[in-house]
Amino acid sequence: MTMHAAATSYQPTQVWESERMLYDLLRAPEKYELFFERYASALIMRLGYGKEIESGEEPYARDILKVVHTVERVASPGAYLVDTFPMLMHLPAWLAPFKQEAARLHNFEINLFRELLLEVREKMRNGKALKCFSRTFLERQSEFGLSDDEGAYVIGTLFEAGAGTTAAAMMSFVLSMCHYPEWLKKMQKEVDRVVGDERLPNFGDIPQLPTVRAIAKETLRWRPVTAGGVPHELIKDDVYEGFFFPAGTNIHANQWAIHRDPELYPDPETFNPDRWLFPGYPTYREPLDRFPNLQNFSAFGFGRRICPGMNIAENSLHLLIARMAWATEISKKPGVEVPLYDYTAGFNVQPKPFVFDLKARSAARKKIVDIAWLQNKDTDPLGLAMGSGA
Ligand code: HEM
Repeated sequence: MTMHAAATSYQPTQVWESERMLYDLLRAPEKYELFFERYASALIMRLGYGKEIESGEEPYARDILKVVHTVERVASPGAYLVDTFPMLMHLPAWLAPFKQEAARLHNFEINLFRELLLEVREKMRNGKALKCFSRTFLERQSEFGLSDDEGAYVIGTLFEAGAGTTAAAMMSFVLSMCHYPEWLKKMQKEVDRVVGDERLPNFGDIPQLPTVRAIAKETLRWRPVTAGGVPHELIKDDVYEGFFFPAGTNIHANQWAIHRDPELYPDPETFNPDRWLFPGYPTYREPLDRFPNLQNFSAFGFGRRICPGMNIAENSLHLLIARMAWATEISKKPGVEVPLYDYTAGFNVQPKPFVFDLKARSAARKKIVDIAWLQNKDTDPLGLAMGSGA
């Protein structure tokens, strides 16, 4: 449901949500966090439940983001003493506040996921359920062999993994444009040459926009969202560079360090999309209409647990970045410093709120953004975009 071919079928929904995002962003740029988070969670709400998030302020949308941010906090390695001293797991719940907290959070989360799944089941009874992951799950539940709660979790987890991450990457993108304005200029030149000034960029343009793709990739290298990596537990003994690791060891693939390996990424602290665009850099690959891309990139983890939302995320980042380059001017506000590195701590990280300028590149482009949204908002592709294979 999240692999390449299926991900392509979600593109109309991404286009639609990106139009809403741009329209609102140009009106209230100071709410950029809300609009990035709304884009990412609304997309998953549509794919997962065939349901809409309109303002991002709806109670269920707030609950979803609450769950997302809770996971980012509690799953952070070392957030609880029990991470360091696993023997604390043997304490009874009344002596272990972390167990009580986990039970409370689990209840909140599973109730939300159950409710969302139940709503789809109800709509199916009335013949009103749109095509979505939940409907597919309920139609084929016996084939999948999963209980209601297991299914609810599989689908609900998409939020936890996909909403905060995509939004965080977009926040780091804006931060990088504030600090490296020459890259915004280069990207705008490329987008203008390929797209012209009379329409917004579309998915069909992406192969001709290597600088857009290089900036998306460099953003995830420079500021990996899952900076400490998701720990994987060894299922058998292993030896690495002479060190013995017994089965059961937790291994953290530290993305922050991997992305700063100077042999692979010369001058690693510098945001330099050229490392993906010019021969001579160890990470350069041809042809440029295919590379750089985000496939199998370390920012999405490793092995069989690699991010299954990678294709959806790749499409989102390419489209949003291309469209922002076409429509907006991003810069530091005169006299206001934008911290180069002031990030939240946790499992997933994002820049803490910062003040910057964002405005339309021209009145004509703003008008095109307005028309795109105002004309399309009533032809919502919800349900139509997902086809029968969702
Ligand atoms: C920029 C955006 C994203 C980034 C940086 C990202 C990164 C990651 C990383 C590092 C992992 C852990 C992989 C490992 O264990 O080695 C992961 C797992 C996961 N991601 Fe993403 N992700 C993004 C977007 C998404 C989206 C949009 C979705 C869903 C539509 C998604 C769904 C998932 C799921 C379900 C897992 C858990 C997979 C498992 O444990 O088997 N992610 N992601």
